[in-house]
Amino acid sequence: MTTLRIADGRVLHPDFSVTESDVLVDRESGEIVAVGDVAAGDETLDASGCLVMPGLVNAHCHAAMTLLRGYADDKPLECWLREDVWPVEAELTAEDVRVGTELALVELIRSGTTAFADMYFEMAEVAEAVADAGVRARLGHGVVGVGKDADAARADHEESLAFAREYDGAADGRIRTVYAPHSLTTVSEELLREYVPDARAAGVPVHYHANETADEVDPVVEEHGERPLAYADDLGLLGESDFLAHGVHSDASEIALLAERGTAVVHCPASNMKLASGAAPVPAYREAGVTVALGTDGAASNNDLDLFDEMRDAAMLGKHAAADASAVPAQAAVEMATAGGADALGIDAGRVEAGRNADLAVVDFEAAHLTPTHDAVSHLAYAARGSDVRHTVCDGDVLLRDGEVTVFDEAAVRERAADHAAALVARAESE
Ligand SMILES: N[C@@H](CCSC[C@H]1O[C@@H](n2cnc3c(=O)[nH]cnc32)[C@H](O)[C@@H]1O)C(=O)O
Ligand SMILES: [Zn+2]
Repeated sequence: MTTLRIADGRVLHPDFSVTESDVLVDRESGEIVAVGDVAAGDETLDASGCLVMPGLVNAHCHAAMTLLRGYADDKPLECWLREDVWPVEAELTAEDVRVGTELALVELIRSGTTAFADMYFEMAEVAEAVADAGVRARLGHGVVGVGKDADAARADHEESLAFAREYDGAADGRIRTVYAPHSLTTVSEELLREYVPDARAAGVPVHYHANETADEVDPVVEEHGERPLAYADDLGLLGESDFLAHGVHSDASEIALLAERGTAVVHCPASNMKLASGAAPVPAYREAGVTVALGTDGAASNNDLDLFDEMRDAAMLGKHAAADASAVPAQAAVEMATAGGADALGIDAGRVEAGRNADLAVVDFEAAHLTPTHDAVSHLAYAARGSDVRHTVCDGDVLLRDGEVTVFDEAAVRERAADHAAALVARAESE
């Protein structure tokens, strides 16, 4: 066993207590071996003045949308997708997706994120980038039926399933997959009825957008005569390992249904505020026992991939929407970004304890905006930023060391991404 000792820091434990502890990691198995006083390790990562916490989990993302960051803002979802995003995405090449995903990975690693769920195009490229980056991911090829003829729509579903089957377990198991129909309104009932059973047979969960805006609830009710998540249940889309993004406009019956089925919800507060989609009923989900995770959504509706922002936004939006300062407390925000995300994605992490995967973020608390430290959990939710992360460890490997990304040439990634983004937009605008 070759070990890594994360030394002399304070550790955030699964019960949210904080003590001075070392963390010993087995680099071969990628697991945490011990949390406490550890005499020595083969290698040491200095965590003095830092808090060692579970690596953050970004449970809903479109990573390569970093290329569209700041390209089109200040519109509601439907117009934004149809007028701006989809025309540019129609021009995306495999190489664009690779480069945009690498940029996203640099950003994720820099801000302490060790796992993410991605739904996009050209997912083989995303998988290659994830393999290089050393993080974990739940990847799925997003299926959109609108604007496609029957054959093209069918081919999109087939591609989603083919990717899911081929890549599940890739990169030494760091990559897991999903079948990813985009949403209940952008994919036809007929094809969902046909392909959901194939996903079940393949043993992959389903990841989709649901109840994001009020505008997508009414058409489902009109067409199918039931609430969107009752319709999803009829289609077999509320499995125990499935997770849906947003869940903003869910009513009490849908919340109860999710709790009963064990389907997780990924709350994306920044995206929901930016597109003015509404505020998800996070306290009601949590009270009902629904697993709630956090996601940034794509960088074009956020506009960054920093989960520290998401924790703060989740807490702030939750309080504001409920007119109750206790509605989403700091600990709930941190829990959603760590254990909640790991549970939603089916990853054995999200808690710093022996036997779990060694997916960790080491946050430097020696900063003016983190002084004094009355309560470390409060700081994580309200005052810390992704740029306070000093080291990021995933599967026992150090992906960020003393603020330097070890797995990519960051300057080269940024330059390639800027070039590809400019060329992509130029192609789309000359159409
Ligand atoms: N293969 C599909 C691609 C779907 S990927 C997932 C899609 O989700 C879109 N997207 C990004 N953010 C959101 C959101 O907040 N709600 C709904 N869709 C989004 C994104 O632009 C992308 O088109 C196709 O042929 O169109
Ligand atoms: Zn999305």
